[in-house]
This record gives sequence, structure tokens and C-alpha cells, in this order.
Amino acid sequence: MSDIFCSLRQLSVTYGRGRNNATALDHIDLDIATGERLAIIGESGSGKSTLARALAGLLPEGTKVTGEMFWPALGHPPRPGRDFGFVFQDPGTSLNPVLTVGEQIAEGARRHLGLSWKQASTRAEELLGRVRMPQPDKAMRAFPHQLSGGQRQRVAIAAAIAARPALLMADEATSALDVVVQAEIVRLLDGLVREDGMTLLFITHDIALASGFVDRIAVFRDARLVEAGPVRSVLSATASNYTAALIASHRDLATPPLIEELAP
Ligand SMILES: Nc1ncnc2c1ncn2[C@@H]1O[C@H](COP(=O)(O)OP(=O)(O)OP(=O)(O)O)[C@@H](O)[C@H]1O
Ligand code: NI
Repeated sequence: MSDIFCSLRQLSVTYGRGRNNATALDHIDLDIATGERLAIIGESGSGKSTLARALAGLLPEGTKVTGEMFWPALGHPPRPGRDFGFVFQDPGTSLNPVLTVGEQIAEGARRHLGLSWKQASTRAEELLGRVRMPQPDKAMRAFPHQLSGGQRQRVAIAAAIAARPALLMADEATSALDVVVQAEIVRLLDGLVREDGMTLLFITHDIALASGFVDRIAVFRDARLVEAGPVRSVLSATASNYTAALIASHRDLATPPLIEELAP
């Protein structure tokens, strides 16, 4: 397998047409390594989710895309749901309220791995164990509204990895959760991508949260890639004032040990 999972060269994305168009990504050059955990950081509107959508081929119709995307590890453009798994901020949007937890997880495994319902259902229960749902057998029959926010996010993660995707994208996946549950979900994601050798794209505006566990950070601002590098060098050298400001904005919050370590 190639060391490079994905290469972006001069990738630009502009939504809409005519004079109301907005450039959401502006000439991005970025390589994503196979198996790495990469955080995409930046303020609201900086282009983070657009990057995720562009990678997944899920941009709305009428969006102008220029530049190139290469997929050396896959050898073909990714198939959403199969090669990519998604976890969003609000599991309400990714979970179907009228399907049981077991059904939603089994569906992905059945469709993409060609399993029977029975096999898929067995796999769903295993996955619920892997995402540390209490009483997986009982959880299989629950509906999303019967679960807590953190539990729903665990189910969404199980559904996202059901088809054994090579890349897992988490877009503000922990933003709606309280700090304790946030930390649990981050630990879970970290463990799962390590165990399965998945590549993780962790999209967040919270540089402190991300820097606690990812390998590299890519910082976006106003559609541009400001800097990208290993966590330590981005946090300590901070090539840009912007990154320094993002870090400073977290000083008074509960910051993970890595940032404290770096303090003089
Ligand atoms: N479907 C769309 N049509 C037009 N403009 C859009 C669309 N989606 C996003 N944009 C614009 O593109 C820019 C980048 O948006 P994007 O959602 O990628 O930012 P983001 O970094 O993910 O922000 P947030 O942290 O708020 O999720 C913004 O200016 C946004 O208004
Ligand atoms: Ni976003």
C-alpha cells in the first residue's frame, strides 16, 4: 500500500455561480499519509467541511472545483460509505430515527461487504462492543432517541466503520458533547483507527482537543492552508500568528498535557 493516502494539488473549490460565488478552498496543496491522524483546524467558515466534502466527492452540484486529487493508496476515487466513513457533530443527522441501532449499523455492513442480514447483525453487535456501548445486545434493539448524546455518537461511529473504510472523517464529532464525554469519544476514535490502521481526518475548531492525540495538524484560514506539520512543530514554532491566536484562545480552558508541556 502507498504511504500517501491522498494528495491535493492546487485544489480550489468555489460554491455557486456568478457574482455570489464564494471561494471556500483556495489552491490547497496537502498530502495525507496512510494511517496518519490529521487534524483540520480553523475558525468557522475557514473551509474545513468543504475539504471533507471535496475529498469525499460530496460537493453540491454547481460547485466549481479546480486542481487535482490523487488517491495512491486506493488506486481509485473513494466510494463514500465504503472507502470513507463519516461522523458528524449531530448524530441526529446521520442516524435514522425510525431504525433500531442494530439495523443502522448492520445496513452499512450488509450493503458494502455483501453480508446477509444475519451476518451483518452479528457484526453490528460486535461493533457496539468495540465502541464500548454498555449491553450491546440490548442496545441493538434501541432507537436513537432512547440514547444519550455520547451513546448516539458511539452508534454513529460504529455505523461509520461498519464497512471497514480506509479513511474515517470526523467533522466536529465531539463539539456537541460535554468535556468528559468529548475526551471519551476522542479516546475511542484514536483506539479504533490504531487497531484498524485507518487514516483519520479529525476536523475541529478546538486545537487543544486535537493536539492531544493527532499526529499532524493542518491549519486553515479564509479558504487557505496556513500551515501543516507535526503537532509539536505547529504548536511550538507556530509559523503564523493565526495559529498562535488559536492556541492562545484556549489558554484558560482545560488544555491537554501536550500544550502545558510546551509552555516555557
Ligand atoms: N453549500 C454552500 N453554498 C455556498 N457557500 C457555502 C456552502 N457551504 C459552505 N459555504 C461557504 O464556504 C465557506 C467555507 O465553509 P465550510 O463549511 O467549509 O467552513 P468550516 O470551516 O467547516 O466552518 P464551520 O466550523 O462553521 O463548520 C464559508 O464561507 C461558507 O459560508
Ligand atoms: Ni464545518
